[in-house]
Amino acid sequence: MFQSLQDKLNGAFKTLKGKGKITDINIASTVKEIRRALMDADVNYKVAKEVTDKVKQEAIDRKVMIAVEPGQLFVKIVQEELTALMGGKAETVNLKGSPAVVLIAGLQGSGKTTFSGKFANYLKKQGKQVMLVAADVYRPAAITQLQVLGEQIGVDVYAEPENKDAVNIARNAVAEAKSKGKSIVIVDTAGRLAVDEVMMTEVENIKKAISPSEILFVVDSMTGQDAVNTAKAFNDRLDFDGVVLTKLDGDSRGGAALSIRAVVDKPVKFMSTGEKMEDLDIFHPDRMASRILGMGDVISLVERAQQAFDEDEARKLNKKMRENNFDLNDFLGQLEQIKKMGNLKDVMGMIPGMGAAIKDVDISNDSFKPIESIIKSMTPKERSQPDIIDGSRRKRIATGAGRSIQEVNNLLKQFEQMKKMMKKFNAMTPGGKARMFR
Ligand SMILES: Nc1nc2c(ncn2[C@@H]2O[C@H](COP(=O)(O)OP(=O)(O)OP(=O)(O)O)[C@@H](O)[C@H]2O)c(=O)[nH]1
Repeated sequence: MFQSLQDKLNGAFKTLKGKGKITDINIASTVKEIRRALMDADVNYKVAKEVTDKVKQEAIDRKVMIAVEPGQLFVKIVQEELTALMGGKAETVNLKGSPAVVLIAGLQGSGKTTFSGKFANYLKKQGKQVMLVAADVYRPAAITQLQVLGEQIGVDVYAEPENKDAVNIARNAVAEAKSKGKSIVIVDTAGRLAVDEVMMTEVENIKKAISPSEILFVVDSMTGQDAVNTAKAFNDRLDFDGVVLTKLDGDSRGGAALSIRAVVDKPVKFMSTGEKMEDLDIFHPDRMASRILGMGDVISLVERAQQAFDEDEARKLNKKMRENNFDLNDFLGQLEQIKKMGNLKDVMGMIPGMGAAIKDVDISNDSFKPIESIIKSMTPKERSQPDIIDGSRRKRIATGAGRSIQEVNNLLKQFEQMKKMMKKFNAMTPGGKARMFR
């Protein structure tokens, strides 16, 4: 996620890292490089200038120039400012009301229907009685799409395919939900290619008719500044409560995630990183800042693990990662589980340092096959102590797996890099487990 921004920021930090003494010239040139990296990531110029001015001032106030570890302190300041820029903390949705009504709006193709299904699935898993409402009266396929999703996750879908009055459908749906004792109603509305009067008026009228407790605006993060401008236009009319950023698994440059809060002054509440129902996360500004700075996001990784497999397995994973005992046996055992955790590249990107390692690798759930065959071709001892794998063992492993020795070397190198980053991350977080695995 945001690999090019990550690379440019790391490049900017290089001038400070490893230097015993730095000058205000070094700081100024690093801040300039960071501003350029943010603008290349399609961050709004004003926002990029504001955040880098704050970083510069903080660096002076906190005397980075005479710090023992100026590079680390500077990166910490950047992480804090990026976290603040994105809202500081995760924000919940307001689900008051019986039923609570959540209105989903956004442009065509932004991912509204998919998000509506994911959100319903997320709430159902919390034991809530959910109803989905197909209020897109222009695209019959949208009604069918929502019905298919409802079927897939076991959630009722309210639709009136013959009715062309979206406001009337929404009103009837809420009445139906009340009579069925549903606790939450999610209304999926029609999208348009661009902000247009008809769509805005329709969504405004639906809002007036059903008084939603939460209005979420869904925006495709890959559209960068356009996403920000569209969000602003919608917010001026709808005064929505939060933003859902979709398609973060694509090659989004990160501009929308970083700018939208500052420009629209509404929180990003969810982020979507794939097409599958489990590819949905609550948006945590601090974790997103860590991801952007290449530190991974182990907390979300463990939360995904806890969703994908049972508590006991997740506890074992926690312990092994915290005590740096995570070996290739564990890795092989987790590969299947990791696939269940959602979009693979996104999950791997949560592992500290792995983002850089896999940036040019085309990762899909099938990419595990070579890795699995190589690890399966090792002996249990080799998996638990990869250091014993010398040249002849590598040759045997490669032959047994039908892969090249280079692939065996790459896997061992990446696994070592991952363990180093885990160790560094453990050491960096005060209190270790408390910070990493809350
Ligand atoms: N890669 C990826 N694809 C996504 C994500 N969210 C949605 N999609 C895909 O984007 C396309 C559009 O998603 P929809 O949910 O139909 O979008 P919509 O806003 O409801 O579109 P309309 O109903 O036409 O207004 C579909 O192919 C989805 O599978 C995501 O986070 N990542």
